[in-house]
Amino acid sequence: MTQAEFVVVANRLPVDKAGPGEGEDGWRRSPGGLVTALEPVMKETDGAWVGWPGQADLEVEPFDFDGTQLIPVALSADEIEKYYEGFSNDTIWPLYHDVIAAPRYRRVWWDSYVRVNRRFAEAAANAVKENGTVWVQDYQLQLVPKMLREMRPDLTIGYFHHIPFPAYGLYSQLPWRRLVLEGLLGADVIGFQRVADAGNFARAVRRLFRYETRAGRITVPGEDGTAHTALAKAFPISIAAETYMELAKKPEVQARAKEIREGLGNPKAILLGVDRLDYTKGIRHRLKAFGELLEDGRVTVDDVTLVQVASPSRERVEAYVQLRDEIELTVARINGDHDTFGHSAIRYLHQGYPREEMVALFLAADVMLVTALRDGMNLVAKEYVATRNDNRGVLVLSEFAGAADELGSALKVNPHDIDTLKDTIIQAIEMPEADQARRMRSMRKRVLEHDVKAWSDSFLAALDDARAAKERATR
Ligand SMILES: O=P(O)(O)OC[C@H]1O[C@H](O[C@H]2O[C@H](CO)[C@@H](O)[C@H](O)[C@H]2O)[C@H](O)[C@@H](O)[C@@H]1O
Ligand SMILES: O=c1ccn([C@@H]2O[C@H](COP(=O)(O)OP(=O)(O)O)[C@@H](O)[C@H]2O)c(=O)[nH]1
Repeated sequence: MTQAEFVVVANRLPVDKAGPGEGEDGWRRSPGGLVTALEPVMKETDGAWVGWPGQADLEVEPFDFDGTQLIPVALSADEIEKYYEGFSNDTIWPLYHDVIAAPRYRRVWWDSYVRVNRRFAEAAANAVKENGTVWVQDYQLQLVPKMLREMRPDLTIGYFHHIPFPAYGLYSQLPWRRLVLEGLLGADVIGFQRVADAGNFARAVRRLFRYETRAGRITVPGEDGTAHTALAKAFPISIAAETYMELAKKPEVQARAKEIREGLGNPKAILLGVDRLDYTKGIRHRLKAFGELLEDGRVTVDDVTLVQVASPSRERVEAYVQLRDEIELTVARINGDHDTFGHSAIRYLHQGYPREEMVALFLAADVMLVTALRDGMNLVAKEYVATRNDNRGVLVLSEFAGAADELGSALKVNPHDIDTLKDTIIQAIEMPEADQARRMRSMRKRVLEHDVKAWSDSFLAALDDARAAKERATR
């Protein structure tokens, strides 16, 4: 294995095991946002990607995929249960999303998290050249920056946190709160989605360690008497806006959008929700508001249909199993009460779709509903905006999604306030075209100017500055 200049470490590899007869050498590129986000960077650099291949006990040798060296880290069924489903998605995920679901603190999960983080750190340390750069992604790997710094002090280390970082009053519940902060502080640059997340992180560091922090720069003392500076700052992630714009221009995608509308009986307005089936996304609140609008007679199924894509996610974690039951019961009740032979109130799809189909759905929808109770960014909001080349359509956007900081012209909502959410849905359905266009133009400007390339460029520029400062200090 040749060592690379630039290494990404993420929980998942950017590929999935392909079904029979599919994909290049049995693998196909995963559809996720991070993969698209980093694709241009990986192509430009001599890069490697360390990650889990997505199935239990899959031992695979490093291989080349589309010019990037992929370095698989195997996880056993026991590690998937304790590190991934347990500590990552039943402790950190609910705690960092403001305890919407109750986090569970289990010492055996933590032990597994430490062991697996070490395995990822070792794989990265072996993969990267002297004085190279490692960019660690997300909450599953918060201990990796410090582990890497201890193994390889020559490296420049970045970490990007894709989910919220909670206020200290919540963060302080974590029994391993000092160890997790120490893990993150091993990085030279710690990126967050929102200014508020970076602020919460800096406050937690001050409360627990009393380190000096100034304008996001934190002086972190090392065990040998030296110190390094860690920069904690917001770098809001984005999408490949141009790609979405172009896909939306394709005649076959537009024809598909028309077909979707026809399939729904050509209602006057289509409302759309697209989420992983996750309790953070506020799907229940959205269904409640829509159900009440039907109950109140403010909308009818002849005129308005809600399409809800709820793609399967973390299906063995209890909170997700319960959520699915609740949502499916609610959908069935609303449809049972309001459907006619010709029209359905809610078209519910517990499925995942490829990108082109997503774009066709975005084009078919008059109103996009993003009602997350807490969300790091929410790329779907940005994707909807990018596809609306005709400046039509309305985005209803929760103030608790990171995207709300940038998309100021969306109709902002507090999804807990059901009455206002109902009024906002009506306002969206009835919005005059000129108002739609004014809002959409301003949101499109932001998304097109601040695309995913701008995101990775700004993060990597901060890492270059950190490297230059280190070189100056050691001269
Ligand atoms: O890998 P999974 O457990 O199947 O989960 C999928 C990903 O979900 C999370 O996405 C977050 O990142 C997005 C891009 O920055 C952001 O828009 C969104 O708000 C976040 O929730 C998670 O952070 C990823 O690590 C998962 O791979
Ligand atoms: O059936 C689906 C549902 C979602 N997505 C994509 O998955 C990503 C979801 O990212 P987001 O930031 O909205 O939420 P996350 O799931 O990462 O929390 C977006 O790029 C969606 O277009 C998809 O490709 N197919």
